[in-house]
Amino acid sequence: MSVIELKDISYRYPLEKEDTIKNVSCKFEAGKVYGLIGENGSGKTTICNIIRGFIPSFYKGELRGEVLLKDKKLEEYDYEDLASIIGYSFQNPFTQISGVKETVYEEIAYGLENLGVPREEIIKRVEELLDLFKLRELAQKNPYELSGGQKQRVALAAVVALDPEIIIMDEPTSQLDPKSTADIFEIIDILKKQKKVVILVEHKIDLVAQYCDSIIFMHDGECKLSGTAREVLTNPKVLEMGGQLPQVTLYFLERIKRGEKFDMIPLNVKEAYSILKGEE
Ligand SMILES: Nc1ncnc2c1ncn2[C@@H]1O[C@H](COP(=O)(O)OP(=O)(O)OP(=O)(O)O)[C@@H](O)[C@H]1O
Repeated sequence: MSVIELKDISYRYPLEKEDTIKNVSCKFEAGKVYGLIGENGSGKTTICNIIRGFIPSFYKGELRGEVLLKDKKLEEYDYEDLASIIGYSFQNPFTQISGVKETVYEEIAYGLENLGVPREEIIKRVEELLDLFKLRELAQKNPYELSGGQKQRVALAAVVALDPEIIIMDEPTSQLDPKSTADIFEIIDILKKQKKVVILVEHKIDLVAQYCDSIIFMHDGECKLSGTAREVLTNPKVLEMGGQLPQVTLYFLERIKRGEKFDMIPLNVKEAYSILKGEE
């Protein structure tokens, strides 16, 4: 059963003459990681804002179609309930830091305090998250004195702290080095095992191929392709529409174009290696 479903969604920003989102339908199930991909301006963040209810609460404009959250229309939820069900880590972590807390520890605890969670429970949860997000050494630092990448990890930890069923991450690794990026993807894997719905906007396509179960490929406001990672990320149409495919997949598609045949098109180095080993 889908936790959240978009049914024929179209959206036009205020004062715009054309729809930015055009007839998008898709479903999201628990325990799966969804990669929302597509070139700059294709509508990924706008879709996230619709799922989270920021559109039409903050951004007005014209929204058509239906968003169902657990079979109930999104607009029937009150705003606080929605905030506890859907966590959103923004593209820019600077906008996510509360600005009212003086340490990383307090920042992660902030949302839990607002929800009235008992003190012992808050301490337990924050302690776990400091380890999970490798933030222990920064616990007593001011969030504003952190690097962009450190802020990004704190912002995401604060979202995960609230234990939402759906977690939207808009480019959570944009400011992270390769090691911290790998750490975030490990956390995404843990969230998946906890049966969350993870919706990930990400340009690092090799990692998307490795970690996402399903892909939604956006182009010019439309969902042009959707399906399993293998179905979408081995489809050359993605390239024709300005999208990206994993490096190893491109290499094999090139060989197929030259007339070679393979039982499977690989999505990652491990799969490519096993195919190439068979050729020896
Ligand atoms: N507040 C707004 N008012 C009018 N148009 C907007 C607004 N916000 C975004 N847009 C436009 O909507 C389109 C989709 O933007 P969106 O941010 O959803 O794309 P995206 O796929 O997330 O891009 P990126 O990969 O660069 O983050 C773009 O053409 C953008 O200029």
